[in-house]
Amino acid sequence: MSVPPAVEVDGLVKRYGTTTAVDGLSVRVDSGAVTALLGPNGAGKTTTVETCEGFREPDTGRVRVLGLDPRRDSAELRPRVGVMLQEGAGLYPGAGARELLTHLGRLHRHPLDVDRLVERLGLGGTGRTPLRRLSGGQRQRVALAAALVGRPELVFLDEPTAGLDPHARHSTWDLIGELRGDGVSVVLTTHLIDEAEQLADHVVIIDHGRLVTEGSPEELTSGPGDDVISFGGPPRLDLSTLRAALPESADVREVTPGSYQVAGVVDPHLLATLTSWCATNDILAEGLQVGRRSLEDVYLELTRRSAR
Ligand SMILES: Nc1ncnc2c1ncn2[C@@H]1O[C@H](COP(=O)(O)OP(=O)(O)OP(=O)(O)O)[C@@H](O)[C@H]1O
Repeated sequence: MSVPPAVEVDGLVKRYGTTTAVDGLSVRVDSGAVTALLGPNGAGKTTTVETCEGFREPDTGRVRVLGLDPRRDSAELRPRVGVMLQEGAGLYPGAGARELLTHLGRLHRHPLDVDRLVERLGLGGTGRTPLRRLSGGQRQRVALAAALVGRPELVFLDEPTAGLDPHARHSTWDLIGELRGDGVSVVLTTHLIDEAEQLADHVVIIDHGRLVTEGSPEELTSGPGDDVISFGGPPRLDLSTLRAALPESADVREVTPGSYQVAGVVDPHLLATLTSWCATNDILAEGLQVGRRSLEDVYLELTRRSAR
């Protein structure tokens, strides 16, 4: 018997006045997997997630969470679904982390151990400090703990590592990995594409409220034309003659000053064209490497295209 999806979004449309935030989106989130929802600012991620959380009503279309209607069946879903809102929104500002988590834990039948959770998220020293006095990153961690304390079957994490320092970000990644190991379904939105590439089993890219593409990070980065040659050289090279020499399907750009990428179908001829252009222009291509494009490269290209 196939496992029912954790979340099913079917033809979702959500408008705010004249703005269509979500425009006929259909997405399926597998049970027990980490699914990352990616897209530029204003793409409709938060609106989609908030509709799944039951905070918003679809204009048209249908949303099912653990097989239930997030608004009609909210009482049944509340103990089974963890929600982390951006920047700790919705938490009581006067409570300390320990007090808040203990209170939330009591609302659930099998809560996590609050002391362990607080230590685990590096909040031990600040457990009694009112949330409004915590730093943004600390509040963010309390919000994550609040979403997890009830041992949910499904968690929605809205930009869980935004504003976190590198240590806190890594411990959050470990925690998300553990959730997946425990069979919890995770839906996360993030602007850190490498975070999605590392953590997600399934990536959904949306723009203008519509699906751009979806698949595993491997699927999204292993299509034909997903190879890349990277090399270093002097900054601000004039790439027009290289562009003219390469096949039309190849894309060449300076990613950061002095760091270049040629993307497309990389074959020995393309490599030879590049090295010959370098020789003609007296450029020593440093660290020249043929590899696969990153999810970030794919994301940038697809969302650039959808912006056009
Ligand atoms: N409450 C609201 N009232 C009016 N317009 C809204 C409201 N919430 C969102 N929007 C608009 O809907 C569109 C989608 O916004 P949404 O917050 O869902 O995008 P997002 O992908 O989560 O963006 P970000 O990455 O910046 O968080 C945007 O154009 C936004 O301005």
